[in-house]
Amino acid sequence: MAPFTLRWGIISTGNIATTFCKDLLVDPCTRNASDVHHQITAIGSRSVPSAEGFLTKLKESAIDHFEWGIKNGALEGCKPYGSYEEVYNDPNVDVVYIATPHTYHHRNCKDALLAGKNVLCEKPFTLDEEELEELIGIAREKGLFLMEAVWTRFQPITYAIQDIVASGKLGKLKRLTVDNSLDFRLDEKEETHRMLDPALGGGALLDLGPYPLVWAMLILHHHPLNSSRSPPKILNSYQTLYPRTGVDSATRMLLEWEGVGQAALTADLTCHGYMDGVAVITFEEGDILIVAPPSKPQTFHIVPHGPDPSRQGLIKTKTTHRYPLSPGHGMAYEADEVARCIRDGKKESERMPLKESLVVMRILDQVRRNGGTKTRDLRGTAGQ
Ligand SMILES: NC(=O)C1=CN([C@@H]2O[C@H](COP(=O)(O)OP(=O)(O)OC[C@H]3O[C@@H](n4cnc5c(N)ncnc54)[C@H](OP(=O)(O)O)[C@@H]3O)[C@@H](O)[C@H]2O)C=CC1
Ligand SMILES: O=C1OC[C@@H](O)[C@H](O)[C@H]1O
Repeated sequence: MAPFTLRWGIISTGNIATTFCKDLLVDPCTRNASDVHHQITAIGSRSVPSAEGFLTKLKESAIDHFEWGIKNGALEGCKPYGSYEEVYNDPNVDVVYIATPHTYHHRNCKDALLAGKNVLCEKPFTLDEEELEELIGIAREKGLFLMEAVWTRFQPITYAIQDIVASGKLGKLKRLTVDNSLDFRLDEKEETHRMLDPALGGGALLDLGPYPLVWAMLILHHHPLNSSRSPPKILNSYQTLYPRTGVDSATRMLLEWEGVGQAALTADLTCHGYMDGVAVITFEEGDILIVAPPSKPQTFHIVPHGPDPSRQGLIKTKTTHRYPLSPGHGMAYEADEVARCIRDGKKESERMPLKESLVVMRILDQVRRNGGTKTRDLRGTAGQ
């Protein structure tokens, strides 16, 4: 059977939009996805030159693994628009990918849905639960597909680690720690940078925080002992203020899934974390150490408890397990999921269901409101 081709409209011409589009140009067979193809039919920017420049750059990226898409028509007929609305109204667009700063996600998603388009939206989905509920309501009413672009969930390593957790072969799960720390050199950045500007949802929590939460959701929320998928309690949280703009330079949270375990999560823009163990899943018999970065790891280790044999569990020697990503940046797996869902008439993904985006959004809301930063009461476009 011929592969199903999904036609994408891209909203914004920034960093991650570029990376995502390049990944759409990679041959799906390189990741064993011969059933779906991707085509970019429209690019929307706030200015025509930016949209045109973006398209030109994509065409020029026809090297290595990106060449396949260009040779196979992935950019054929692609229209560069100087507004987002033209993308929403283009009949040759099946799904819109939103990659604007956080505070615009709600407005952009809402406009796309109201124009009758399916939507994949970057993290964090919106600025609060109410905004997300509204989008879910519109998508359901209009029978459209809607998903948060949590690309990590679709990478091969996540399934492998979840299988080990579910197998019980490492014994009882004791706790999880995840540290998404990235020295962003805040002092060298302009105050208008999206990571620093409170009006754009700046700060560590909203930008880096979704990744520790991905792992907490996959390991603890999805743990066999949480078969009812009950949300966690926030036991504690603390946000460190970056004085120059008042956003959080770091956020720490302690969450508990009752009867399953606790997760200590960090998002920090001021330093790098320990690369060989950005996430540590502690079990009775040994630990799983996930190697950085937490957004797209490709390796994990299973390690014994310390050198003292009397303290060790069943795991006596360290083993290393690799799950290499296919060529590209690793974002095509989520794009394939969107293509398959839309092809099959699904309105949401079972791997990234809307109810789990809501669980995460409520955590982000509460942590932000418990903290004292300038984004404490910030709303997205719903609040403007
Ligand atoms: N999944 C992932 O790995 C990643 C996800 N992200 C997420 O993607 C989103 C965008 O991040 P990133 O690509 O790094 O951001 P950039 O600043 O690089 O790009 C944002 C784009 O949004 C558009 N835009 C619309 N309004 C504004 C505004 N007021 N100020 C600035 N830009 C505006 C611009 O495009 P134009 O001028 O063409 O309209 C701009 O290029 C964020 O929400 C972030 O969380 C970011 C990085 C990685
Ligand atoms: O989603 C992301 O992942 C990688 C980080 O570098 C980036 O700031 C963030 O938005």
